Amino acid sequence: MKITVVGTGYVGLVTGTCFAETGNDVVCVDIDINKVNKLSGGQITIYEPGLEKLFERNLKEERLHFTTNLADGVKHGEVIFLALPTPPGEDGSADLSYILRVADEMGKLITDYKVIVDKSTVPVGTAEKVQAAIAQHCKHPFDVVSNPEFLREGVAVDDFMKPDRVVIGTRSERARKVMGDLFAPFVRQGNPILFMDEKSAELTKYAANSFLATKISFMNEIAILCEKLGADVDMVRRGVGSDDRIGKRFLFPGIGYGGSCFPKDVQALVKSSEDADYEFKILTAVMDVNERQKLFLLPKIKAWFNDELKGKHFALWGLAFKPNTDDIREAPALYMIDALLAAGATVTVFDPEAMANVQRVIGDKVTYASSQYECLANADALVIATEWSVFRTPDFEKIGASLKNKLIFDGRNLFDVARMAELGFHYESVGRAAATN
Ligand SMILES: NC(=O)c1ccc[n+]([C@@H]2O[C@H](COP(=O)([O-])OP(=O)(O)OC[C@H]3O[C@@H](n4cnc5c(N)ncnc54)[C@H](O)[C@@H]3O)[C@@H](O)[C@H]2O)c1
Ligand SMILES: O=c1ccn([C@@H]2O[C@H](COP(=O)(O)OP(=O)(O)O[C@H]3O[C@H](CO)[C@@H](O)[C@H](O)[C@H]3O)[C@@H](O)[C@H]2O)c(=O)[nH]1
Repeated sequence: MKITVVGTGYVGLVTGTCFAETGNDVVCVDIDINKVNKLSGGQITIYEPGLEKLFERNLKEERLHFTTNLADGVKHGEVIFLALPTPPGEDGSADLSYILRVADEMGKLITDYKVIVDKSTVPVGTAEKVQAAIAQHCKHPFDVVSNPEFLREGVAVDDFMKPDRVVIGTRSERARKVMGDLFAPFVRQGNPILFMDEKSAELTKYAANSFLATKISFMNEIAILCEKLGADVDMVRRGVGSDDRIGKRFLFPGIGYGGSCFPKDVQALVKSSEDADYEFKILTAVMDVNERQKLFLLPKIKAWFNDELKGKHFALWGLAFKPNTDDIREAPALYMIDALLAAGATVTVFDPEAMANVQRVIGDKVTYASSQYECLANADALVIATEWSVFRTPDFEKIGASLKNKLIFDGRNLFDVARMAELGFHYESVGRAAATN
């Protein structure tokens, strides 16, 4: 099938590449000429395990093309996916200007039947708005479909190729048939295509992300209670997650959820609720808990140093908002860095993939180490903000020898508390007793 993807960011690039991989002829359109030049020249623009190989193969076999020209994209695609940004506007609602601007332009370019697909995360009612924006200029037949994307960064290829479910919101029989055929190779037995109306599809995406964020904030509050009452959150998590009705996943406490999706999507659903004259109380609490959680380690650090962080130096491992990505959008590590700097401390950081992105944002406010061990030199303590697997089994002797104090504040519960005590570390984590040396 001839596919066009407008927006070649995270979602667009994964979508375009995976559709090419399943034999479709794909054109990706982006407004960013640098990105298009890089991609056309074979240089991938995001770090995503497994994507590069597919990208290179499909580029070489000429099933994947990149352009800045929307007219070419519209002419090419029988199905046109919109994978455009929907950042939070000033009031927290999703900013639809990127999508509506493109819809408006597309209306002038459509000359035969097209299926236009909202892949971006968009509030209920957006499909109608896109329909209206296109129809203003277009007299040809077209359908607007909502097809929210559920991929997770770091495992995006797998999520796209083997989705738990594909949600397709359309009331048009013609569009339903096109979308059903297109997604047939991706759905396995038991992991269905769920057809529904556009509004239900749009709300499904926000409900899914908000529910997952709720699980995390809930466990972060349980972790706080564990510390206050002397329980161990690892045990509680296992005990709770073994109940099939609850499930084991997304129950890991830490220093809060980040990324380009949960923070903005929870906020946008709260705003949509307000606009519908409803106060979504649970989600307001989920956001409050997450804000507090990002700085969960700070009071512990301050207490250790008797409230005096001026002149102290910290090593910080992990900058990406989660492992296996170079994405630093809303990364808890950045909040931690700001707080340490504001308290007068200095910070050296290390991350396997996200250093360049951080350098672009905060420049020389921190020092960048070339390895996780170099990062430790002269530091008063190590702070861990992201659970990269290379941090899980480190050389503790090296850590102990490099740090000024055998002192670790771990925001992702990477190590066993009893083992850390045996190794002679003072070790503080989330929802568990401290190991003392
Ligand atoms: N990142 C994720 O993991 C993820 C997962 C599921 C859904 N989503 C949703 O998908 C949407 C896109 O997210 P993303 O992370 O891929 O965004 P992104 O910011 O990484 O990429 C957006 C791309 O759109 C391009 N763009 C902007 N205006 C354009 C225009 N007028 N014409 C063509 N291209 C234009 C930008 O240059 C950029 O390359 C958002 O709504 C997001 O909430 C994201
Ligand atoms: O038990 C957990 C699980 C996750 N997190 C944090 O939650 C955030 C989000 O993680 P994850 O959901 O794995 O990453 P995303 O790539 O942002 O993916 C989410 O957001 C995407 C964009 O909407 C959706 O497509 C995905 O289904 C949804 O999982 C990260 O900061 C994680 O550290 C926790 O703190 N505890």
